[in-house]
Amino acid sequence: MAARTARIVSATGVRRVFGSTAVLDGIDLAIAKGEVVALLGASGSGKSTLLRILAGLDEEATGEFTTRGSQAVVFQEHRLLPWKRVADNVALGVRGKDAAVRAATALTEVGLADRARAWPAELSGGQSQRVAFARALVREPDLLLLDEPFGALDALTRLRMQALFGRLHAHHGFAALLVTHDVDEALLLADRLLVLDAGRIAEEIDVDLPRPRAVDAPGFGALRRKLLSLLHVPASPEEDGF
Ligand SMILES: Nc1ncnc2c1ncn2[C@@H]1O[C@H](COP(=O)(O)OP(=O)(O)OP(=O)(O)O)[C@@H](O)[C@H]1O
Repeated sequence: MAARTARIVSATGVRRVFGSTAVLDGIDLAIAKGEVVALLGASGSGKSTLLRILAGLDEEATGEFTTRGSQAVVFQEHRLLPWKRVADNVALGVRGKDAAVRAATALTEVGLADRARAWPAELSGGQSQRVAFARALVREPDLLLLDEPFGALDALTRLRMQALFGRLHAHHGFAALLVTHDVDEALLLADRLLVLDAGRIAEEIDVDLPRPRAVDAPGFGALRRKLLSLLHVPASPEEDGF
């Protein structure tokens, strides 16, 4: 029998209630080692709530969920400490004599070796988010939890960051849960897509497109249309009566 791929995330029957509303109501989820899973759904469908539960940031959730190995979280906002230089932000909380060397390596990987001595306030939004990725990478995570990590960036910077993410994943092989509103981003980066609706995982789609992916590659458009329709979004402005 073939060996089963190791699971980094296992969740069964996860439920989270706010007041009298069950925002998550019976979530079953497994993420394999090295797998990139994108989590989509309408605003308020509970994407961030699920990510926070897996990150161990929500003690009120019920159900069974375990994550294996080390993990790191990247949020939409960089969350760097303004009174620490870039390299010190990356090395923060990293133990051992080689913390500074590891931080320098991570900064090189995200293309910011020359900004190690800068203060966060001196960086652009895209650079700050690169530092946030370096700070995550330096922990050598088995699991990256990403809550709209490119959501606040301009379109061109977002494309560059998506490419960077692809390179980092190819090099490090972490598993990732990527919360995103961007259908193209999900299709470019993920192995599998989950659509949250009414407290449950309503749809699951395997993305069997070869890598490296491109929005104009064969098969991309069909998957894009399918996903937009699952999200109840018109594929073109004409369909919405514009
Ligand atoms: N701490 C909280 N207290 C009360 N309600 C909350 C809390 N956190 C989230 N909620 C509610 O839970 C629902 C899901 O929120 P969540 O942030 O997980 O959605 P989301 O899918 O990530 O949304 P978005 O795409 O807009 O970021 C929302 O209705 C929100 O108002």
